[in-house]
Amino acid sequence: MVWEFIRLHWRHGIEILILTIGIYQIYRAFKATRGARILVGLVVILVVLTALLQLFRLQVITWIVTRALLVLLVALPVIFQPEIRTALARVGSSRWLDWLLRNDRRQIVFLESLDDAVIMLSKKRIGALFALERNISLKPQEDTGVRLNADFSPELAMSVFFPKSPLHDGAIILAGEKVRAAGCVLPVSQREMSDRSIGLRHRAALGLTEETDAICVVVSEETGAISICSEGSMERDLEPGDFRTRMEEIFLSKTNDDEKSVPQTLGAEDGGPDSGDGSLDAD
Ligand SMILES: Nc1ncnc2c1ncn2[C@@H]1O[C@H](COP(=O)(O)OP(=O)(O)OP(=O)(O)O)[C@@H](O)[C@H]1O
Repeated sequence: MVWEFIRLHWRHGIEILILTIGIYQIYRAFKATRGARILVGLVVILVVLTALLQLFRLQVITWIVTRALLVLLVALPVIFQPEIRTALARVGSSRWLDWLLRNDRRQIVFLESLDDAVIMLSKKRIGALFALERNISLKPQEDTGVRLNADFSPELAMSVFFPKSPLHDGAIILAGEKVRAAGCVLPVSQREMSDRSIGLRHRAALGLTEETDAICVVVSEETGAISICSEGSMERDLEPGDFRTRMEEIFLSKTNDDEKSVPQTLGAEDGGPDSGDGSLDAD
């Protein structure tokens, strides 16, 4: 009996629930706005009028009221424009939506900061090495440097890598938006490379990404070139715009691998320096 009732009416139950939540949310959004009283007034008038018209069966007035209601429906968004804007703004800044978007937003802000820092370092030809932790912990590498646990900012990065600063040698390790440590020693790649111009900073970036899933960003002191290392391969000489795009692709998973634009890649499976596709070889 009970099961039969549930089987027949569960959809009605869900509809009632959705409508109740919807009406309550509209009430909450409009509450404390000037339009709320007008809306309540309108609803009361409509309910009383409909009840009276039904009771006395006044056909002509019913016809007029029905037509007037149609006009009112069109006029409502105009009358309540400020309230609708306030309500929509509230929905946009509501806590649950904020929670949903917060992570992405924080990461976007962080990537923008990192982008600013890398471009500034590159313009000033200040050598820099960033290791960005992902799933595999970089605690062993953190322990070789000085723990900072600070919020990342371009100014902090510039101060750390500024030549002759006590922490300028080595890498900054980043986890999320935090600078975990600076002056860290990363494992140097032991691979033989045909390009002898690849020095220790770039080898250290490659080495870490051979052993972990971290992403490393290198700014060359000699040329100001920006490179990204991941999974033991290196994308070299990235233009600032390309650097930003690649970091977004990696961290915000916006595009698939086929669409990657890689100016120059140094990796285990790549062709030699003269392979004609802009790739460099790790022999
Ligand atoms: N194992 C390591 N871990 C972290 N940083 C390292 C490591 N080895 C060297 N470095 C950093 O790299 C610097 C030396 O850079 P080197 O000139 O050899 O590299 P490079 O790849 O040619 O870079 P650049 O183009 O900036 O000269 C050191 O001063 C130090 O800051």
